[in-house]
Amino acid sequence: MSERIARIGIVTVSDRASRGEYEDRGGPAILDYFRDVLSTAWEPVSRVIPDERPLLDDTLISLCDLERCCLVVTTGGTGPAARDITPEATEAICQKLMPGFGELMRSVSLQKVPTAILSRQTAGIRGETLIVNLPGQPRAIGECLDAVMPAIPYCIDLLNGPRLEARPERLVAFRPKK
Ligand SMILES: Nc1ncnc2c1ncn2[C@@H]1O[C@H](COP(=O)(O)OP(=O)(O)OP(=O)(O)O)[C@@H](O)[C@H]1O
Ligand SMILES: Nc1nc2c(c(=O)[nH]1)N[C@H]1C(S)=C(S)[C@@H](COP(=O)(O)O)O[C@H]1N2
Repeated sequence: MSERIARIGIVTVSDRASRGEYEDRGGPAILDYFRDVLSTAWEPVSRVIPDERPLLDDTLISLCDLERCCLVVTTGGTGPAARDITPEATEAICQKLMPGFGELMRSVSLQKVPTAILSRQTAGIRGETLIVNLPGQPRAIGECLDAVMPAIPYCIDLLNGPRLEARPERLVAFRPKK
């Protein structure tokens, strides 16, 4: 297990937010989520970019390989529209895909909104970094992260990352007994 402080990449993928046509609420919602849930020290590395490849590929690679984030969370660009390319970029730069994340997030989101099935959100591993896609709608962020967050600290342990602990009154980080 690494002693380094946890760095979490937060990537808003939105043409309009990146152009300043609306204020980005997705990135700040992810920031607030981890501030609320995590009890261990961590620091954010935030980016707001348009739905463009190879810019998204380069941003994800940089957060994994140069910024050494143990976790990168994206928001936006997971739908069916022509410019939605976040899952493709994630799959292209990861060595392993983690399809259970997308399956679970779609399943819980479906309890909230029938259009949850329009998100192709996925997750994957690049080196020692877990990348998780969230939909662009800011209210999706807490709904999706609450579903997958219990498994994320153990996943990061398995990637030799920093030990993440959660505030028990907020969330239980599940680690199987050895
Ligand atoms: N980063 C964001 N900040 C605030 N609201 C957002 C953000 N992303 C999406 N939304 C809201 O969710 C709605 C649905 O998201 P949609 O998929 O249309 O946007 P997007 O693909 O992220 O943005 P764009 O079309 O500009 O790339 C948007 O109309 C907007 O109201
Ligand atoms: N929890 C949750 N999931 C959701 C939504 C939502 O409002 N809440 N919106 C859906 C909609 S309408 C779309 S089009 C897809 C893709 O959104 P994105 O392209 O902004 O990533 O996410 C879906 N998943």
